Amino acid sequence: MNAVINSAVPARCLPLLNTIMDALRSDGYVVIDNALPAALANALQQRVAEIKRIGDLKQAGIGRRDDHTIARSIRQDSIHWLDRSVASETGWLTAMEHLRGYANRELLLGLFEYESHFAHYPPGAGYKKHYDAFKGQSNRVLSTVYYLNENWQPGDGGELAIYDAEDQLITRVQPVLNRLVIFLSEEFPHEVLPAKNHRYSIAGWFRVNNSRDILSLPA
Ligand SMILES: O=C(O)CCC(=O)C(=O)O
Ligand SMILES: [Fe+2]
Repeated sequence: MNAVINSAVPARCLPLLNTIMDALRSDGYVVIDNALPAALANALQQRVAEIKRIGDLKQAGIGRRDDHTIARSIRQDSIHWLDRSVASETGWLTAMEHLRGYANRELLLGLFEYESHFAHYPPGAGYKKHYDAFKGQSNRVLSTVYYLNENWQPGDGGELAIYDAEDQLITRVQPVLNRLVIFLSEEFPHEVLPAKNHRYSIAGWFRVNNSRDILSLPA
């Protein structure tokens, strides 16, 4: 058992977590500004800059049936998966662990694990409209996107456009530093509009455990 993973949610986080739960219950999505302590936001921003500098970002794919050319026509970002090897990434994953525990307690989502990657969209890059999960076909339940761009200007493009199930635009979100977007993965088509500046983020997904292996274990 890992003491960090099982640590209790700090009391100072409860008002924000309750706001998130209320919004997910009523709207299925939420946009939160100043989501993390400024020191952690800055550390994550420096971390992605370092990863970029050392060339540790790789072209992103589009899942299991990955075709390189098709993937590049859909999304043009480069990614780096987070782990607990450095303090900033541990800080992020611990915050998401608190969110997971709280969402399970309050919304009974049965979220089992979380995966996330840094993403870099160079000028001109975007991500065409997609769902993060299709009903019954994926174990991704709740999506998160967290932005790492200081001084992002309205003219810089790169908004996250979120649509409803009838394809009506709900909102356009500027990817500004320390802003967190959370939405139900199966409910909202969304796209990243072409960025005109270098755009950095952390995209992540909470999964349920729908492995059938458990059913075949001997009693
Ligand atoms: O960066 C964003 O705003 C969204 C990214 C996204 O939709 C994804 O990685 O699936
Ligand atoms: Fe997405």
